[in-house]
Amino acid sequence: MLKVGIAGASGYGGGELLRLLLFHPKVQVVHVAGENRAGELVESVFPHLPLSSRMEKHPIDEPWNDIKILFTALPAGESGKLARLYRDRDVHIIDLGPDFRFRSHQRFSEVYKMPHPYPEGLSEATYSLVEWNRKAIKNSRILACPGCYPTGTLMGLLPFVQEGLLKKGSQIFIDGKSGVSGAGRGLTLDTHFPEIAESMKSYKPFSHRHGPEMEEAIECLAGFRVNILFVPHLIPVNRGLLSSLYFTLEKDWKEEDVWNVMKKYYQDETGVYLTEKPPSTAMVRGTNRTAISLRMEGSAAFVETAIDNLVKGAAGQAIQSMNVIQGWEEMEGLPMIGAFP
Ligand SMILES: NC(=O)C1=CN([C@@H]2O[C@H](COP(=O)(O)OP(=O)(O)OC[C@H]3O[C@@H](n4cnc5c(N)ncnc54)[C@H](OP(=O)(O)O)[C@@H]3O)[C@@H](O)[C@H]2O)C=CC1
Ligand SMILES: CC(=O)N[C@@H](CCC(=O)OP(=O)(O)O)C(=O)O
Repeated sequence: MLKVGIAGASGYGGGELLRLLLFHPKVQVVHVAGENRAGELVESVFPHLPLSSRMEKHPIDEPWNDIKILFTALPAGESGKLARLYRDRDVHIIDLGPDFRFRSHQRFSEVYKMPHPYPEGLSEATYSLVEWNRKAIKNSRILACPGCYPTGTLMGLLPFVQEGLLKKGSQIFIDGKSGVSGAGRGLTLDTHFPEIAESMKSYKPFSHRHGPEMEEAIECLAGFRVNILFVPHLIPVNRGLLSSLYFTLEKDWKEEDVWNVMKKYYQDETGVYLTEKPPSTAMVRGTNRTAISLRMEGSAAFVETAIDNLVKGAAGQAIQSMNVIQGWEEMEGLPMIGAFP
């Protein structure tokens, strides 16, 4: 069994990772750590996880010696500190947070308004959107799982970028809609039940940190510069993320031909569900799948994707990355069929 540890296991991302890893046939979770909740029983931190062990403290000074993979699900700037601690060890770091998603520490600092915690580590890191970056993932020590909004967007957009179909210089409008668990477990007024139930709203239009992340990822993965205009929304569901992408192609296309482009990239991907029906968060809830649909009108494209922000958008993608590193079946231990209603 492969021994792994989870830092940030008391949060939504880390908690989902723990739940999924408990089902993984080849993995043993030997360390589960929190910050303020260190010392508490796991079953009191998570009512759905009946484990009588206690949350540990994060290994800030002394690395855990018995693991081969450290998963980090921490606020920006914290994972880098742990990655630094493990710099001379034969241990992979799989980060659900943003510390290693940009190629340069300057860009990270501009976007996150803080110094990078471990700039030297960036040269060992790979952006871990698995369907698009398997080869590089296999040879990297640090894996940066994409943000949940970038995952939904990139899965829908990259086939068009890669095929060179986008109208040069055109703008790409991304309308992202996230369930409230995307904001983490910390208490805030904006995510308080009476504030969010039966209501929807946008936030940070054109200024959310995932806009630059999407642009840089497209440049890295497909070699093109694009102009993303991203507007996120909070919607009153616990989990789920719907991304609606609007953009213009270089010429008019028949819808059938564009479907063929999608199939070229995705028909052999077990994690991608190409659907003529509009994707919904219910289609993918609890699974590591990405549902994708499209509509064309002349040169105008409307592409829509749905993911579970905590699975394909976070913990599931981290496990998929681990499976690639280990040379295991890519979806080993990952749920592909969800619960409904
Ligand atoms: N939620 C989501 O859908 C997604 C989240 N992510 C990213 O994953 C990471 C974790 O997010 P999420 O699980 O939602 O967040 P949560 O707020 O739910 O959990 C944060 C975790 O980090 C710990 N923590 C908080 N502050 C510190 C600190 N100063 N030092 C060390 N540990 C700390 C918390 O411990 P304790 O509670 O014990 O204090 C908790 O375990 C973030 O970077 C987030 O952006 C990425 C994709 C999707
Ligand atoms: C609904 C909601 O608040 N979502 C979060 C994004 C979650 C995520 O993926 O953020 P990271 O890039 O930090 O990993 C937000 O908008 O800040």
